Amino acid sequence: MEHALISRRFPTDPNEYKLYEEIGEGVSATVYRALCVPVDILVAIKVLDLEKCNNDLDGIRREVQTMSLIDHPNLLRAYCSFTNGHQLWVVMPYMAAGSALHIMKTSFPEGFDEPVIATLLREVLKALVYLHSQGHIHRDVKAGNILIDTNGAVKLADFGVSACMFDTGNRQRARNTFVGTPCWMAPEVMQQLHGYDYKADIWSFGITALELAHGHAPFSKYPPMKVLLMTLQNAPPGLDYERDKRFSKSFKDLVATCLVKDPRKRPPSEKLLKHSFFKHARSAEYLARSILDGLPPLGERFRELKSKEAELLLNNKLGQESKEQLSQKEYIRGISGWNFNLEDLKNAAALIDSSNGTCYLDVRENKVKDDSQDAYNAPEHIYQERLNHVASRRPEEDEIQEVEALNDALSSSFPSRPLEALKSCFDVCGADDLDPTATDSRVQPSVGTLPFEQLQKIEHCKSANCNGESLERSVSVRTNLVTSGYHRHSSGSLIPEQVLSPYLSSDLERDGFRQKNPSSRNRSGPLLFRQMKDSRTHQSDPFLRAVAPEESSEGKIIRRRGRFQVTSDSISQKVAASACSSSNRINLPIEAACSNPKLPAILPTLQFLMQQNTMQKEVLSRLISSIEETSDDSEASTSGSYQSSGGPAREKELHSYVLQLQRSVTELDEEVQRLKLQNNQSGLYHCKL
Ligand SMILES: Nc1ncnc2c1ncn2[C@@H]1O[C@H](COP(=O)(O)OP(=O)(O)OP(=O)(O)O)[C@@H](O)[C@H]1O
Repeated sequence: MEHALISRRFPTDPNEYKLYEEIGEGVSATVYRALCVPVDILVAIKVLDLEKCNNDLDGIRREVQTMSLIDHPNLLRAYCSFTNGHQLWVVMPYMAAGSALHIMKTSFPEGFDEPVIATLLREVLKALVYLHSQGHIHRDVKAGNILIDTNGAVKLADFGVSACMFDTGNRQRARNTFVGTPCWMAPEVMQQLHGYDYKADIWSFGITALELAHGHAPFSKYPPMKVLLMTLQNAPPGLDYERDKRFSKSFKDLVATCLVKDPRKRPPSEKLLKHSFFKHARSAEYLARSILDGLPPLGERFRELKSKEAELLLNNKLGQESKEQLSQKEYIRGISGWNFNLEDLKNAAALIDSSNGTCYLDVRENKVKDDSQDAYNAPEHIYQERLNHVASRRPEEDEIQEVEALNDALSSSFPSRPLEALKSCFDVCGADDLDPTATDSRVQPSVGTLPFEQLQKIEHCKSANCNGESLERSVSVRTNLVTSGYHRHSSGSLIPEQVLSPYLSSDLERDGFRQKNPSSRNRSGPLLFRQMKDSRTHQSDPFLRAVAPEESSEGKIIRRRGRFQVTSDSISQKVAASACSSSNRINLPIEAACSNPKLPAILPTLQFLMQQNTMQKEVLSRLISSIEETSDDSEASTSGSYQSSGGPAREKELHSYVLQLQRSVTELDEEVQRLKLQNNQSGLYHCKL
C-alpha cells in the first residue's frame, strides 16, 4: 500500500528524471543512477532498448508485470515504467551498494564469511517464500541479482525471466521454458523433459550459496554448453569437507539439501527457511558494517569492473582459453541468461566425443582442469551420482540435435526490426499516448505505464495467435551479435516453432512460415529409435519411459523437449543425408544405404544403438573398476570420507547393477543384429527393384 502511494508520486515523463552515471549493465538493459526531480529521490532506472531486445518482448512484459505486482520487503519492486521512444524505462528504488556479486568482485574475491552468507541467503529465501506462495518462479536467483542498500537491506531483483506458475489456462505448475543462467540453472530446466517448477529456484539458491562462499559459481569459467553438460552429468556441486573447512556443517548441509538433482527431493523454500544454518544470520546493520564499510561508490566500482572487462577482452584473442575468459568476463559483469553463441555451441558439440559414442564428460577429467572445481566434484558425490545417472544419461544425439535446432531457430526466428514488429503486434506507444485511466484489476492503478492496456494487448495478441502451451515452451536464448569486432550479448526469446514469432498472426501464416523456413528439427536418429523402442519396451525401461512419445494433431510427436518437437511423419531429407554420410560408421554398404528410401530412417537408429552399446560397455567397465577400487579402499582404509561407497551391501548393489547393464547390452546387441539384418534385407530388396 505504501509502495502504491510512493509510486503514484513518480512521474512517467522521462524529462522529469535526471540521469547520472551507469551503475549496471545486463544482457538486455543498462541501469543508471538517476534523480526523480519532482520528488527529489534518487532512483535506479533500467533502460531497455526495445530495438535491441529482439523478440524477448514476452520476457519484458513479464518482468514489468511481475515487478509491479509483487509486494515484499525483500523484492525489488518497480515504482513505475514507461516507454521513451524506442526505450522502455523501469524506475525502481536505488540500491546504493549494488549487487552482492559486485561487492564480492570489489572486496571479497574469495567469497564472504558465513554469517554474511547466512544473512544474505535468509533475506533471499524470504523473498522466494513469498514469490512461490504467489505462484511465481524467479528463475534467475544468483548473487548478481541480490541487491543491497547502504543500510544493509537486501532485495532480490531481476524478474526478467521470472514466470508465473499460474499463468496458463490450466494452471499448470510445471514449466517448459528454457530460460535462466547456465551456471545457476537446475538440471530439470536444462533437460526439459517434464518441465519444472519452483524447485528450480531452490537449485539456483544452492548454487548462489556456493557462489557467495567462493566468490564464483561452480563451473563459471566454462562456456555455457559445457556448463550444461557438466551440470547434467557431473555430481551436484557442493561444499567440500576438506577444502571448505572454514564453513560449518550446517552450511554444508544446507547446500547439499538444495543441490539434489531430483527436484522432488529438494525442500520447498518455506521449509528451507527453518534450516539450522539460518541461526547464523545477523541483522542488516551487521551486513552494512561487515561488507559495505569503505566500499567505493557504486558508479566508480562499475567503471572499474568495466575496465577489467576491457582488459580481459584485450588479452583475449583466440583459442579455448579466450572462450573461458569471455565467459568469465560476462560473469564479472553479472550478466545472466543464455549467452550462447553459435560458435560456443558448435565447439561444445565438437567436444562431445563421437568416436567412442559417449556423450558425457568425464568428471575426473574435468576435475583436474581447475582446482577450484574440486569441491564440486568430491569423490563421494561422483561415485553415487555416476551410478544414479547412468540410466538417465542423455545420448549424444540429443545434444547435437539441440545445437542444430538452436542454430535453426537462431537463424530463422529473430525479427530484423523488433520495434516495428512490436508496434504492429503489441501496439506500443509513447507514454503520452496512453490512457492514464486504463488499468487492470490485477494492478494497483498507479503502477506502471507500460502498462496494462499494452500488456493486455500482448496477452490478447498471444492468445489470438498461438496457444498458451506453445508460448509456455518459448525459449529465451541470448545470442551474440558481433559488434565492432567483439561479441555483444543481447537477449531474445526463441518462440517454439509452432509460434516462431508473435508477428505471425495466424495459424495459416505460421504454417506458411514453417514451409518457408524448413527448420528440419527432425534430423536425429535417436528420436526414431525412441519411438520404435517406446512402443515395445518403454514401460520397463526408465530411460525410455522418460522419453515417451506424445500424440499431436500433426502426427505422432516423437520427441518434445521444450520448444523442440519432432513428429514421425516429417523425417527430412537431412536425416537421410546425415544417415548416409554416417553410414560408414556402422559398416553398412553405403550405396545400399543411400539408394534405399527406407534406410535413412533406420540408419540413425542403428547408429544410436551402436552408441548406446558402446556407452553401456564403457559404463560397465567403469563400474567394474569402481567396484575394484571400492574393495581396495574398504580393505585399505579404516576411516575416510567415502563411508557410503564401501561395504558388502554396496558391492552387492553394484554387482546387481552390473548384471542389469549387461542384460541391456545384450539386448541392444541383439537389436543391432536384428536391425542390421532387416536393413540388409530391405537394401537387397530395393536393389532388386
Ligand atoms: N535498483 C538497482 N540499484 C542498484 N543497482 C542496480 C539496480 N538494478 C540493477 N542494478 C545493477 O545493474 C545490473 C544489471 O541489472 P539487471 O540485472 O536488472 O539487468 P538485466 O539486463 O536484467 O541483466 P541480466 O539479464 O544479466 O540479469 C545488476 O546486476 C546490478 O548490479
